This record gives sequence, structure tokens and C-alpha cells, in this order.
Amino acid sequence: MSAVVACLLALRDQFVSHAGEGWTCGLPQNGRMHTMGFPGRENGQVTQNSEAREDGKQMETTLQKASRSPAMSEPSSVISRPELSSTSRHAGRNFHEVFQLRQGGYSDLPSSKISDMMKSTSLDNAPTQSLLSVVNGILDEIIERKNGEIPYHLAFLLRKIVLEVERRISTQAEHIRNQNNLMKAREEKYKSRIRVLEALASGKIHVSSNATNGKAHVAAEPVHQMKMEKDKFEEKKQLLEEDLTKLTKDKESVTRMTKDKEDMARFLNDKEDIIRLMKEKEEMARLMKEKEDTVSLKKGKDGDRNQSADEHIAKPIMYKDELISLMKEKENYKVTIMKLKLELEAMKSSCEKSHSLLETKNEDVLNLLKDKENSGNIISQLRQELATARRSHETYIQDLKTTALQENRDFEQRIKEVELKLEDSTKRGRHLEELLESRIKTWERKEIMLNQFVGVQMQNIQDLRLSSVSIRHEIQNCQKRWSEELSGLGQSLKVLANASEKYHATLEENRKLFNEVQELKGNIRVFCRIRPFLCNEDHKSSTTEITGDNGELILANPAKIGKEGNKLFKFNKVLGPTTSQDEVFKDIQPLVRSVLDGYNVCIFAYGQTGSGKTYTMV
Ligand SMILES: Nc1ncnc2c1ncn2[C@@H]1O[C@H](COP(=O)(O)OP(=O)(O)OP(=O)(O)O)[C@@H](O)[C@H]1O
Repeated sequence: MSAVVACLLALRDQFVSHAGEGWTCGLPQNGRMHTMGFPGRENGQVTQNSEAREDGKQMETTLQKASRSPAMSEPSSVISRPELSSTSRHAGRNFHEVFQLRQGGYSDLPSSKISDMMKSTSLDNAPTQSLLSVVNGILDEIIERKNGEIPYHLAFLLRKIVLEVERRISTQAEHIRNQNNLMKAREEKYKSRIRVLEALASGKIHVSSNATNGKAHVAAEPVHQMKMEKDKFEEKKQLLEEDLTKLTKDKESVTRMTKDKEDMARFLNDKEDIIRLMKEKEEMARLMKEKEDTVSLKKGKDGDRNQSADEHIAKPIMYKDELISLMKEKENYKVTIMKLKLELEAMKSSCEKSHSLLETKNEDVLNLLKDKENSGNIISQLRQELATARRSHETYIQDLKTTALQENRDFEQRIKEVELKLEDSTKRGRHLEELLESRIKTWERKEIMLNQFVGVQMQNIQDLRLSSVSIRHEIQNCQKRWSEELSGLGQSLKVLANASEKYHATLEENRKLFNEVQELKGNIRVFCRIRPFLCNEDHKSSTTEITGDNGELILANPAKIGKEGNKLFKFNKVLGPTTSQDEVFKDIQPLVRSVLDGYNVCIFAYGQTGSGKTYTMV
């Protein structure tokens, strides 16, 4: 197709350059005039050349636009699309007439018809078939003629039509491509919807997924909300369970501490027992000391007493040993008591701390237990809500499943329809591509022919240039002659003007005289017309009329005698039964002329019914 455009551009350039060189066309080839001229050449006006140049320029801009456009789809018409649509109906009715070739060849067409065909509205609204038939017709003519002669305006028309057809083909191809893309996008959309619906039906929908348009998204929203609520509830439940485990742990620690407390109390009891024992021991030690003192006093007083007394002495020694050991034990006990006291104090302080901690823990435990009760209530409520929500969710899912199935079926059906349409459109596309290829081939053939035609035309142009020079000389001679003749004509025109003035004066005078004659004939004239007997009338039953000259009429009545039998009447004129309508009009004609001269005239008929008034007037 681009090759055709390039060829047409070259053709245009050649034509325009020739037009710029003062190529007046319409000049004879081989010494004879043919229709190579611009459309207005027939009128003999040289200004048509500028029109042709403008047309050429317009064509140039249109061609440049068409060739620059990548899709070649810009409208070649100067008229905008809305204007076209408004005029398209009217134009649609006329384009058949415009592009119809009634008789003869395209080269024989008048320039007005060609300009009609070249109008952008006609081209835009003409069916492609008609345009192609015109192109074929022109090319056939070129082939038939063999010498390649073709009028220049036909070449222009051919170029315009070729451009229009090319534009249409490119726009159609673009349209088909767009339709294909649209179909694919729709298919993708439907597929994604089906996927969403399937996911919905199986309950595996991910709200964050990208298939979020249309009904699927709307259906996924309540499910998502319910899921969120469920998650929240589970989180709460988990927190409560954690609190519960914490509480149990605290409880265990509290029980452990109470055990420790009990142990501590037991230990304190033991300690008190030990203290009590220590006191008893001290008492015992004191008693032993007193006893020793009393024994030492008795020793001094009774020196010589008997050996039995030695035995008594040996006994306190034994006690002394025991006492020493007891003292040692006592000291040990003292140390341990001190240690125990310290431990006891530490234990007391820790016990107090643990006691206060225990109290706070107890309070916490109580609070936690209350919370637990509350949360238990909340959990039961939430469980109920969850159960109801689950039920509603199940019903909703059921509904969704049914709708999804329905939608699935619908979508499958639609997909089938779309697939069918797609197949159809691809078939159409293939068909159009084939058509396009075949057309490209034909256009290539036509391009070759056009090239040949251009060669021939170039030759013609050379001839035309030569002949144009001779014609120019002829025109100059003619102009000289015409100026001489015009000066002669001016003089004769002056004479004629004088004569016409005289003629008008005479005419006026004549008119006046004529009307005077009419007045002289009589301002009031009475004519009598006697109509002939009609077929159904009895000739004998009527009176006899005798017309005299000078407008006299005598009526004879045989039934009466004397003067009564013959009565004389006088009129301006009497028209007998044989008088024709033309004769009657000859008498009226001068009055008609007076009316045209501006005089008032009245003509009326009088007589009895059926006497012939209407007949005469009409
Ligand atoms: N000069 C004539 N030659 C032949 N036929 C005539 C002539 N005059 C009248 N007639 C015929 O006589 C008949 C009556 O004529 P017409 O209708 O003109 O009469 P009229 O006076 O206009 O009647 P009315 O007063 O009823 O309108 C028509 O059929 C017409 O053709």
C-alpha cells in the first residue's frame, strides 16, 4: 500500500510542478483540443488555473497528512466528522447518483460531474464498492485507449479515490485489531471473575487477592468481616487462657508460700522449745553452781571427816566434768541461738514481705477470678454469637455457592458466546487480510499501469507546452482583433442607444394614440352574441333571428302580425351563431392592450341561463 502512496505522491509532484510552470492544459495534443484542461476551461476563463493550483495544494497537504500518519487512518476530508454525519444522510442518497456512470466513458464526463465526485462529502459517504468500480472503470478506460490519454481532472479524481480507499482499509484494519484486543480483555476479565467465584464457592477466598472487581469482591466482604471477628474472638480467648495459666501459676506460688509459712511457724515453735530448754539448762547450771559453792564451804569445815566423804568429793568432780561439757554445749547453743535469731529475723522480714506479696497476689487472684467470670460470660456470649454467625455464614455460603454456580454457568455461556464471536472476528479478520492482500496485488497492478500512464502523460505535457506557446501568440492576436472590434461595437452601440430612445418615444406616442382610438370607438360598448342551437333543442320552436349590418338585429315572431312580428334592436356589434371564439377575442384584444397600458377596463356578460355567458367569457 505504501508503494501505491509513494507512486501517487510522485504523480502529484509532477502534476503540481507542471501546473506551477504555467501549464494551462486544455490545449490540443497533436493539433487538436481535448479535455486535458482544468474544469473551468470550457468557459474560456484563464483564472481556472489558480483554482487548479489550489486544488493541487490541497491535495498535497492531504497526501502529506495521509503519508505521515502511521496508521494512514486520518480523514482525508477537510470537513469534520460531526458535519459529515449531519450531511451524510442527504449525501448518502446522492452518492449513487454522483458515482453512477449512465453512458459513455469517464473521460467524457462533464467537469461539473467530476467536481461533484471529487467533493469530500461525496467521497466520504460513497460506498467502497462504488469507489472501486469508479477506479476500475477509469483504469479500464486507460487500458482500452492504449495511448494512455486521460483528462487531468480524472487523474486527480483517481488519486483522491485511491487515497480514500486506502484510508478506509487502514481504519478497518485498525478497528479489527481494536476489537480483537477488546475481546481478549473481556475474556481475561470473565476468566478472573470465574476464578474468584470458584474460590468463593470453595471458601478459600483471599480478600487481598487481585481478583477484586465486580460481584466477587462484594460477596467476599462479609465473609472477610466474619473471619476478622472470629480471629479477634480467638485472640481474646487465647489471652484469657494465658491469664488463666498465669493465675494458676500464681495460685501454686501462693500455696507454696503458705507451705513455707507453715514450715516457718513450725520452725519458730521449735526455736521457742530450744529457748525454753536453754533456759532450763541455765537454771540447772545455776543450781549446780550453788551446789558447788555449798560443797566447797563444807570442805573447809569438815577436814578430817571420813573416807566416805571422799566418795562425796569424787561425785562433784564427775559433775564438774559434766558441767564443763554442759557449759561448752551451752556456748554452742548460744552461738546457734544467735544464728537462729538472725535467721529468724531474716525469715520474719522475708515472711512479712511474702505476706504482703501474698496479700497483693490474693487481691490479684480475686480480681483475676472476677475477670475470669466476666470473660467466661463474654466467652459464652461470643460463643452464642459465633454460633449464630456461623449459621448465618453457612446459609450465606450456601447462597453464595448457588449464586456462584449460577454465575459460573452464565459466565461459561458468555465465554462460549465470546469465543464464538472471537472465532467469527478472527475469521473475518483472516478474510479481510486475504481481501487486503488481493487488493494490494490489484493495486500493484494498477500502480504499474499508472506508471505507464504517467509516462504517456509526460509526453503529452511536452507536446502541450509547445502548443501552449503557439496558442499564446494566437490569443494575443485575437485580443488585438477583439479590442479593435470592441471599439467599433462601442460606436455602433451609441447609435443603437440613440435609436432606442427615439423608438421608446415613438412607442409612447403610439400607445397614447391607440387608447385614444379605443375611447373614440366608445367607452361603453354592447355586443350581442347569438349562440347556435344545441343538439337537444328544437329548431322550429324558437324565434328566427335576422342579423343586419352595423350591429342591427331583427327578431321575427311568426305568431304575431305587423310590427309586433318583427322587432329591431341596435348594438355596437352583433356576433352570429357561426362566430368563432377567435373572432370574438379579436374584438376584445385592443381592450386587453389598454389594460396593459394602465387603463381600467371591465367586461361582463349578461343573458338568461344557458345563453352562453360562460362559454363566451372563457
Ligand atoms: N357560441 C356557442 N357555440 C356553441 N355552443 C355554445 C355557444 N354558446 C353557448 N354554447 C353552449 O350552450 C351551453 C350553455 O352555455 P353556458 O353554460 O355558457 O351558458 P350560461 O349563460 O353561462 O349559463 P348559466 O347562466 O346557467 O351559467 C353550453 O353547453 C355551451 O357549450
